[in-house]
Amino acid sequence: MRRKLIAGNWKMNGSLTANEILLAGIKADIGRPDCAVAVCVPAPYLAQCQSLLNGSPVAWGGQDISVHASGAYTGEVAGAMLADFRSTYVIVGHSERRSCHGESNEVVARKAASALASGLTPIVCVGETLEEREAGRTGDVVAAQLDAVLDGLQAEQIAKLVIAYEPVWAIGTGKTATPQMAEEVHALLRSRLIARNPGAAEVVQILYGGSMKPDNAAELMAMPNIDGGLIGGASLKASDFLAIVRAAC
Ligand SMILES: O=C[C@H](O)COP(=O)(O)O
Repeated sequence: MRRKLIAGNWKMNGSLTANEILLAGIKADIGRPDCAVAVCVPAPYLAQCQSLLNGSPVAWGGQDISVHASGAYTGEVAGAMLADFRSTYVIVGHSERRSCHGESNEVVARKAASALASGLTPIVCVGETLEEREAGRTGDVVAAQLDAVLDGLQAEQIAKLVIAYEPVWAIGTGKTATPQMAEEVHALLRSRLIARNPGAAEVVQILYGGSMKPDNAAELMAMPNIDGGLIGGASLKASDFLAIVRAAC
């Protein structure tokens, strides 16, 4: 039985004051959850998260990572820097990075490898656009996105991944994939993992992301291959985030 993971993706939101209030609200009521919980935050707030979350059940991490280890790469954040702040996770290949920053499957694969080399757990995002879904290409698109990452790894490294299926048309739109639609893609992703390393495929958490909210989280996470959520908007409100954590545990 895989342990569920609820990871908040704050995206480019927050301030020192707002984060302090949000994290205090989460810590006050989280108790001892029977699932893993994390927040992925803008890099400038990693130190604040380390200070406020250390010793709590909530892990933290970044939203992007450089393919480079160090050097003249203005604006980039290296894996070792995320690790310096005791980050556990880093999101790679979010659709907003793919579309706004032109990240290809190859770049995403290099970022996942970079994360693993720094001792971080990459949360690898895959997902189709509405146009791709309507053209019947969902399976091909997500398989190619996942396979590019798997191609760059040793079989034993696969167990260290987290995958997030995020249909682009469901992100921030209030439109959610039905549990059946999501499960169909999660099962396909699991089958790709099984083909590479059956043992690892059993333990890799495959999260759903895309307008997951307190009122739809339980039914999504009841599906056999949905192992948690990558939560955008609802992770910015302590009560909503905690309700989703409770739905998972
Ligand atoms: O990384 C999180 C996803 O993009 C989902 O965002 P959302 O929950 O605001 O739809």
